[in-house]
Parts: sequence; structure tokens; C-alpha cells
Amino acid sequence: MTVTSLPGWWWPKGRYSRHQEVAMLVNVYTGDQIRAAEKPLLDTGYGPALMGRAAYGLAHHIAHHHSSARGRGLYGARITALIGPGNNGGDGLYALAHLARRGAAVAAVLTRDRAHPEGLQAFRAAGGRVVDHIPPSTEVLVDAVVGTGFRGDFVRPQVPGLEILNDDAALRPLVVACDLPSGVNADTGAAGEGVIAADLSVTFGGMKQGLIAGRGGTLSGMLHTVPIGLERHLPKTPVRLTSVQEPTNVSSPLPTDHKYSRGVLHLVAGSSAFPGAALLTAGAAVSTGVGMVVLQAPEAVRSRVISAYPEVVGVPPSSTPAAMDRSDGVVIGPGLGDQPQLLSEAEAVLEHVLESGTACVLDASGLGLIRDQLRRRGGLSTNVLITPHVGEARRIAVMLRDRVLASMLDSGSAKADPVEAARRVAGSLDCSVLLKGSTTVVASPQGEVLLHRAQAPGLATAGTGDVLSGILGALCATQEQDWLTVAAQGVSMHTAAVQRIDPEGRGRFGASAVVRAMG
Ligand SMILES: NC(=O)C1=CN([C@@H]2O[C@H](COP(=O)(O)OP(=O)(O)OC[C@H]3O[C@@H](n4cnc5c(N)ncnc54)[C@H](OP(=O)(O)O)[C@@H]3O)[C@@H](O)[C@H]2O)[C@@H](O)CC1
Ligand SMILES: Nc1ncnc2c1ncn2[C@@H]1O[C@H](COP(=O)(O)OP(=O)(O)O)[C@@H](O)[C@H]1O
Repeated sequence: MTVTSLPGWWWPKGRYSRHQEVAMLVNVYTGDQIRAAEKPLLDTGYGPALMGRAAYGLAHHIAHHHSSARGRGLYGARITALIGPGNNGGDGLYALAHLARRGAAVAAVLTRDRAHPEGLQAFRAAGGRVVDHIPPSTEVLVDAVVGTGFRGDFVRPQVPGLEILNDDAALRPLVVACDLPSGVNADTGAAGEGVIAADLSVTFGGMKQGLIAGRGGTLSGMLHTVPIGLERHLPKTPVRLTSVQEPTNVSSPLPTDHKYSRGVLHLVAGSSAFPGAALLTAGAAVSTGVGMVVLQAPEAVRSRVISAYPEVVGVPPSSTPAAMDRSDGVVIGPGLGDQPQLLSEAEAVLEHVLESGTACVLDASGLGLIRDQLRRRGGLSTNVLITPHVGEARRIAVMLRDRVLASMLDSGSAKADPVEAARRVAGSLDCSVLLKGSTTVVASPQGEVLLHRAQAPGLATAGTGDVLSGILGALCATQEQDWLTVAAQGVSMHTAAVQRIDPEGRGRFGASAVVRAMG
């Protein structure tokens, strides 16, 4: 059987050529799409075969990760599973039966008074024991309480011994989710408080949206997909996942290039309150190797930026759109603050962008300009990419007077659905949207979605969004690509820079270090 994996931290060594496709893209499905694909197979009696493949794949990954973590084989490994009453529990029982036959000491805690009958029989026949508590010596804990059949609220089973999850990292068992952590909504990633965070999720048939989006993305750990024969039955999906992969660098110049052919980026960034944002955005843009960076900002900001990056060309904030004649891309917003004069000058640039069709990234304070454009034009335009974090997206929901959108952006709510939220904003404003967070969701106005799971929580530090704006602006100035492609490249470069400075994920760096790591 083939088992495909999507490791959290991984990219090939070496550089990609200018023409190579940037990121490995994986199709992502909702739980309902997977269940619909299973249906014709279940209807024709293939259910046990699907479960057999799922269980074999689960056992394979448990064995592999146990031996990597412990540095020894499976013989004698103490593996315990929480088993629910449905097919998810059935997968867990069959997987433990495989592991028992390879010498592991396996135990199961049944969370209800019933369990998958054939799975239970196979488990017992292989020497598995049903117990009423989690043995303290457990090395691997398998969460097979509920999978895609999850409905309503999830309450963590009150099983004696489950406190071992609170142990120090070195003592804690490896937690493996069967298909997905129990209680995570397979479609949206919404999850209540009781969900057990997994180190590893082994999912069946296809990558599920709920494992990547929203809270689900922070609870699922490393991801593996086990193909179980659904491929032919899966629909074409508009949702794709990028893996963290060093992308094409924009700066591989051709012998015939000159500075204007390599892209001119116009930045409207920085104010007396936030000069650093302009430094970070300009620094990131310069590091990509874009042909020229022009900064439209107050004199004090320009001189600070130019003393750090003498290659940046400064123009005053009152510049007319003629200053943008050669611009191939524009970024409006990082560090602009709330000074009315600067905002009205930024508004003039946005007007020009909307008239001319120049590619534009609208970020931070620039997002406040949407309110006026809603009044004037009813939205933005497809040449614009907006890059809100969740708080900024909530403010956009208020501008749109869209309560449903606001509830989708509430990460604590069962209605949380960042993928649908990004799509909704993109559709309402007729622009592309990059919704920032631990998983970045990029949506086009046509409803295509790209997910990027950075697995770099160290990025949660002030200024890294400004760095991303600089990267995205440079990329859009350099190439004729759709926003989804530009965003895939941009977020991959952002994360790859973090990986270079912080391979261990310790998070001891600031946004300036991300810029330096891009050079
Ligand atoms: N279909 C196939 O052949 C294949 C399916 N596959 C596997 O099956 C999984 C789907 O199986 P499924 O449809 O049986 O649902 P499942 O996830 O076990 O949950 C249903 C059970 O959970 C319970 N439950 C519900 N809500 C709950 C809650 N809030 N809190 C607690 N419990 C709750 C509910 O119990 P009830 O409330 O009805 O008593 C019900 O009995 C899928 O994720 C994959 O692992 C693979 O083997 C490939 C082949
Ligand atoms: N927990 C996290 N894990 C991974 N990436 C994160 C996390 N939190 C934030 N990020 C990323 O860090 C960046 C922060 O951007 P933003 O909030 O706009 O910062 P700022 O406005 O201070 O520059 C975004 O790219 C976002 O996706």
C-alpha cells in the first residue's frame, strides 16, 4: 500500500529554477465530500476493505512515529486507544490488532457501552485488552472516539489516567488522532475545549479541511493521508493546501533584464508613529531582488528607510499618481496609522490603482480605505489583494454589515469557518483575500481557496505581517500571476525564512530577523 505524507517541516534542499512551479499543492476536502466519495463503495460492500486499508495505514504511521520518537522497535511498545462506538473506533481497533501482531502491548478504553463488533473481535483475537483506565506507562495514545460522524458538542471522555496528557513533554505519550482529533469539525476546523491535541493525525481517503483550517489546524499536529481507494470518487475541489517549500526566488535575473523589467514596486507605508513598518516592508521587498522599490512616505520615514536601504527611492506622500507611472505593483497600508492627511493621500493612490488595474496589496491601516470604496464603487477590484488578520477581517464584516461573516470569524464559536469567511469577503468585495493566522487562507472572488499552514508560531510577533506585505508586493510587481499563485509563493518564502533562522521552533526572533533571513 502507498502511504502519502505531508510533513510539517519539509522542503527540498537547493534552489528552484525561475520557471519551476512553486509549491506542492494538495487537494483538500470537506468531511461531507469524503463521505459522499465513500458512499458508492459502501453501497457495493467495500466498507470492510476501506476500513482495512485505513487501519493498516494508521498502524503503519503509529509504528513509524513510535520508533522515531523512542529509538526502538515496536516490540513491547505500550499503546492505548480511546475507542468510540462508530467506524472511527473500528479503525482504531483494527489498527491496534495489527500493532499487537507486531509485538506491541495494546489496550482499549471503550468510551460507550458498544464498539464496532468485528473490530473488537479482531482486537481481542490479536491479544488486545479492554481496560477501564489509561495505563500510566502508555507510550502512544490513539484518539479514535469520533471521526467524520461527529455531531453536536464534544465532551472529552472522563477516563481515569487521562491526566498523563498534562505530563512534561518528555513523559507525555505520543498522541495520534485516528482520521482527525475527536470533536474537530471536519469541514471547518471548529473545535470545542475538550478536544485532545494530537502530535500526529492520520487521515483517510483525502486531506480534510478541518485538519488545517481554524482551531483544527492547531490541534492536528503532523498530518498524514492514507489513500484508501476513494480517489476516483472524489470531486474536483477548489481548495488546495501548499506545503512549506522553498519557492522560486523572484530574483533569478536573465542576462537581458534591466531594473524596470524586474518590477517596480511602489510602497505607501510608514508614518511618524510607525516608521518601523515601512522599514520592514521595504526591507523584505528589497531582499526579494525586485527591480526597484519606491517609497511614498513622510520625509522622516523616508530618511530612516533610505539610511538602512540606500537602494530605495523616496517620494513625498503628496506625490501625484504620475510618480507611479512605472509601477508594476503597489502596497498600501503598513504603518500608515490614522493621520487623516496620510490616509487621504493613500486613498488617492488606491483610486489610481483601481482605475489603472495595477496589482495592489492592501494591508493594515490601508484596509480602513475599504469603507469609502464600498460607498463609491460597492467594493474593490480583482487586481487588489487584501491581507487582514482576523481582527481586521472582523472590522471588514462590520463595514459590510455582515453578521454571518462576523460569526464565522469568531474562533471560539461552533460557527467558526475561516475558509468560508475568506471566500465571503472575497465575493463581497470582488477582490482576493489573504486571511492571516496560524493557517493562512487565501480566497479568490471566484471561490478558489489556498491554505497554508505555517507551523511557525514564532511568526506571531509584531511586524511579520509588514514583512509579508513587502514580499507579496515584490512578487506581484515582478510577475504576471494570479493572486493565488503569488500568495502561495509569498507565504512559502515568509515561512521558509523563519525556518532558516528558527529550525527548532523556539520563537526567539523578531520581524527584522525574518527580513535578514531572506537575503
Ligand atoms: N464509512 C466507512 O466505511 C469508513 C469510515 N472510516 C472511518 O469511520 C469514521 C466515520 O465513521 P462513522 O460514520 O461511523 O462515524 P464516527 O466518526 O465513528 O462517529 C459516529 C459515532 O460517534 C458518536 N458520536 C457522534 N457525535 C459525538 C459526540 N459529539 N461526542 C461523542 N460521540 C459522538 C456516535 O455515537 P452516538 O452518539 O450515536 O451514540 C456514533 O456512533 C471516519 O472518521 C473514519 O475514521 C474509515 O474506516 C474508512 C471507511
Ligand atoms: N500562531 C501563528 N502561527 C503561524 N503564523 C502566524 C501565527 N500568528 C500569526 N502568524 C503570521 O504572522 C503574520 C502576522 O501578521 P500581522 O498580524 O499582520 O502582524 P503585524 O501587523 O504586526 O505585521 C501573518 O503572516 C500571520 O499569518
